[in-house]
Amino acid sequence: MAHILIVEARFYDHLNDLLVAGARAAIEAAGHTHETVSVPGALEIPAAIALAAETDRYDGFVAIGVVIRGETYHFEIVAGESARGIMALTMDGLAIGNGILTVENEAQALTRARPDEKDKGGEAAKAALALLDVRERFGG
Ligand SMILES: Nc1c(NC[C@H](O)[C@H](O)[C@H](O)CO)[nH]c(=O)[nH]c1=O
Ligand SMILES: CC(=O)[C@@H](O)COP(=O)(O)O
Repeated sequence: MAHILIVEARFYDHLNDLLVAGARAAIEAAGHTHETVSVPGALEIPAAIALAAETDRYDGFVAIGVVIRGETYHFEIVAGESARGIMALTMDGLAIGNGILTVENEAQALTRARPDEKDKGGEAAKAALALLDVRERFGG
């Protein structure tokens, strides 16, 4: 049984509630356990995962967040750098599913956050579990 840490950037509470529910449901459906930690925004997710990984308490990680474009270039920074940080950790061997939505508006976020629609939270959890299977197969 795997133990998964969900690292959520609680920037939009109502959207995160949906994404985290989907991730938890996917982890539990696969027979694994989870716990959750919150950070202020998506830019803090990679650091939180790196810090948690040092404890060796977690087999995998799910990054959850919502980045909605505003008026400035900050969207590109938050969306791009959170993804880059997560990818760098994944390439270091961590099993991470990226469930950070990067969208133009709340409507796009809602349909992707809802577990009964696109369920991107559940999708990210399944991706992390899939990487655990890959690690087990190749002995990582
Ligand atoms: N605008 C959004 C942010 N911005 C905050 C950053 O992620 C970060 O917390 C801040 O720059 C301090 O380091 N974060 C989101 O998750 N979503 C957004 O839409
Ligand atoms: C993704 C963001 O950082 C964004 O929400 C910030 O909005 P703005 O670019 O209008 O400051």
